[in-house]
Amino acid sequence: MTFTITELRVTIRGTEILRGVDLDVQKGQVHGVAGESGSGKTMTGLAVLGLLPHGAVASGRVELAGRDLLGLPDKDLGRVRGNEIAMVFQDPATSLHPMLSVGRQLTEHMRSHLGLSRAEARERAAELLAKVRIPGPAEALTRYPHQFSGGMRQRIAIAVALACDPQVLIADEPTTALDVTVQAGILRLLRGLCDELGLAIMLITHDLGVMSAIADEVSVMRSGAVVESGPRDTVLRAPSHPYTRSLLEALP
Ligand SMILES: Nc1ncnc2c1ncn2[C@@H]1O[C@H](COP(=O)(O)OP(=O)(O)OP(=O)(O)O)[C@@H](O)[C@H]1O
Repeated sequence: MTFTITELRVTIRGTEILRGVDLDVQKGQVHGVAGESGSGKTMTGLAVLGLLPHGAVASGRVELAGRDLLGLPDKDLGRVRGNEIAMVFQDPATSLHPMLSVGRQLTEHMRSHLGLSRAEARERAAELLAKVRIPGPAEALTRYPHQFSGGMRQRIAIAVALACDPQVLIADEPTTALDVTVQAGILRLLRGLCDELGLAIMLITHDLGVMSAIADEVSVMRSGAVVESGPRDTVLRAPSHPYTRSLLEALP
């Protein structure tokens, strides 16, 4: 399975935000997308999911398992989103509802998408929490997001994203809001899930340190396009584009 973005263009009210993005994410690999603020990393992720801001127009191809997602009717895209492609955001509050128990958030998703009974969904929810290393998973199901630390909340958001067994996970700055001590654990978790489940992970981050820790492939974006792409060590150790070099030189 390959997840391929070809010539993705996005225009918002006459301004071209993405100017032909090309990206290939392989199963079992973490593909890091780097680039300074405003380069279009987040817009690329949102375009894939059909979650662009009002008034945005997208063209190009976003291909998963032989289908072009950009061409799908809203109803079918809704099914792809959550089922085949899931997203994790910088702030877990974006994906978690504050008023619903962790168990409810995990199981509702699964019950509607996978058609499981209440008991089956509950069992799978506890398994998912164990997979993302939440201590005491059965008890954790009865608790609410605010009862967990930021790092644990991000783990729960990852569990929610994985609930329907997606093939592709888009993680947009998943560790940026977390303490440095907690970041490494989340990155290790994502890497482990990628290997264990054969996920294709698109990891959006402005942090080249994060990139070098877990990415297999790296693409560097600038002003709405990918300027350089390749295996991590090649891009980070022997960059061919001057912009990548300047990003690396800017590292403390
Ligand atoms: N709702 C919107 N309407 C118009 N332009 C927008 C809108 N949202 C974002 N943009 C523009 O789209 C461009 C790309 O933004 P995007 O958020 O994808 O960048 P990014 O690389 O993810 O940066 P950051 O790391 O700051 O999130 C920016 O120039 C931004 O100003």
